[in-house]
Amino acid sequence: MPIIKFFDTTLRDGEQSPGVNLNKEEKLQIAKQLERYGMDRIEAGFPASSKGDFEAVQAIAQNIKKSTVLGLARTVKSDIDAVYEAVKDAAKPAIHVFIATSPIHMKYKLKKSPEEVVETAVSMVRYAKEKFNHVEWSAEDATRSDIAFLAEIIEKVIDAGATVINLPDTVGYATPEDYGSMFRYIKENVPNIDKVELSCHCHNDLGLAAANTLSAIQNGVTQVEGAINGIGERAGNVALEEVALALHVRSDYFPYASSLKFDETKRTSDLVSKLTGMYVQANKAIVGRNAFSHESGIHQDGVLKHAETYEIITPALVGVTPNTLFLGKHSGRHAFKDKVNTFGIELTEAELKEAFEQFKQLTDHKKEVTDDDIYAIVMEIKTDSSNIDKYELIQFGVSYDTQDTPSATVVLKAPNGVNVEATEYGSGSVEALYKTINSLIDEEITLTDYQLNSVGGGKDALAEAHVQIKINEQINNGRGTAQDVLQASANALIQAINRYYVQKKATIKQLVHE
Ligand SMILES: CC(=O)SCCNC(=O)CCNC(=O)[C@H](O)C(C)(C)COP(=O)(O)OP(=O)(O)OC[C@H]1O[C@@H](n2cnc3c(N)ncnc32)[C@H](O)[C@@H]1OP(=O)(O)O
Ligand SMILES: CC(C)C(=O)C(=O)O
Ligand SMILES: [Mg+2]
Repeated sequence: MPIIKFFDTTLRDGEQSPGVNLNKEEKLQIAKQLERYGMDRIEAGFPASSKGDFEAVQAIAQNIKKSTVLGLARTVKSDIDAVYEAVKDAAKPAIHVFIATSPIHMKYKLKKSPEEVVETAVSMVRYAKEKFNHVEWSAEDATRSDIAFLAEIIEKVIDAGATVINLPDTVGYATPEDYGSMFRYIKENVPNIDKVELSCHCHNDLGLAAANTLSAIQNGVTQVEGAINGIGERAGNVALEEVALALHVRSDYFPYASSLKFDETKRTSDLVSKLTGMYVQANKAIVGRNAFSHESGIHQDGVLKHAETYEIITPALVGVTPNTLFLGKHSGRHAFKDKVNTFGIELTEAELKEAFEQFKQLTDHKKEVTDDDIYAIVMEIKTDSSNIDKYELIQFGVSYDTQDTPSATVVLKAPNGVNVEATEYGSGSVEALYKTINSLIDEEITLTDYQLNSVGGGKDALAEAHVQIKINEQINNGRGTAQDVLQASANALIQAINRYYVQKKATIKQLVHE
């Protein structure tokens, strides 16, 4: 069976989702999970965009062994050099170079004539080829480009050394029929097309990303680009898990194989959702909370009699399995470590100790600690970048009375080791708490997003808060998990504040260096 290669851009295009801002450790954890999922290619970031992204791509390149690791570059020498420096230690390093080919992008954005765009693309692919065997070239906004011009530039970049040609539907404008026919035309009209792999990259502005991707596959594409949970710029990229399952479930129609391990689907989706703060809608295909639930009597009756009456995908196929082993108050270190190992997350001894202590504290309040609870604890420890001096929450109290204005008193340990305390009022408990915490730090915080979710089931489920804050125009995310919603909210805000200070410190260091 022909193979379809899966190219994941969660860490690049996915991270371009408004408000998503992953730190190095978070990107690395996602990359490791993508590798476990069987992803052929991982686009780790855009190294020229920032020092932080450069370092994240570099860390991924140094740690990922099975998947190809790529970085994105404009057709600019310094971008290509940055990708090379970031991924050169990878087991399978590669570069992705792009330039727009549509009249509107060439004229208004690039301010280049079509001839100049051809010249730039060819010379920069040639330059990239001096450093990489694997050179992917993308014609940004391919679907609004003149098709004859597209054929001409593709032939030339192939001659210059490109090994993969990607034709993105950058603004999600295509329909399945015209996206498929674009690839058919290119296959029939570019004489050297057989020397390269053809790739598709669909955005979901009209909700057609999955249909367009499948149409591209039927018209000769052998690489699919997309992001987990469909995150990405504007309405997002195609959700790779949807394409993978469509190919698998409808193999009668799409006779293609892939290297993805379907039973890692749910775990990958959960990790991306938690770390990006982009929660998955309940009715989302494949990974939504309701994707395998049956509500109405007739459906439930059918499923009880024969699951296939209403289920075309078994939950187990995508890694949705009931919790079998519950850990609780009487569980020890070994069982805990065993459980953490099943997540595929490596913890240092110190991290394991901290995670175990938090787990034990939780068992005092919660009868059954679920896999989701433990996963939340472990991920919070693993991705807390701040092994720097930081703000620490020592104690807080909130007073809420329907007849009175809510107030909060908070004690924080400041980075200089001194405890500071304040009391403030707000229109609700969370506002009072957040105003008090803000009064204890030097900067003005604007809360731009606040979300609260429950992790795991039951009335004693953990609360998970996700916040996005703005300090001095810099956006930072924070996550907090706790038994209590206010504790989770406070933890999330303090994590975001600490991340701001980590970045501020890094910028100051960089400036001193320069
Ligand atoms: C379709 C996509 O998803 S493309 C990827 C989008 N991702 C990102 O932009 C995230 C990372 N980007 C960044 O951090 C910044 O935009 C940087 C570092 C790349 C560039 O920053 P700046 O130098 O400040 O430029 P700015 O972003 O304002 O403008 C982009 C410039 O790149 C040019 N440009 C855009 N695409 C390309 C390209 N493929 N090749 C060459 N130049 C390009 C634009 O014409 C513009 O040039 P100009 O300054 O001469 O007008
Ligand atoms: C950089 C390119 C491939 C892109 O993301 C797009 O065109 O959507
Ligand atoms: Mg894109």
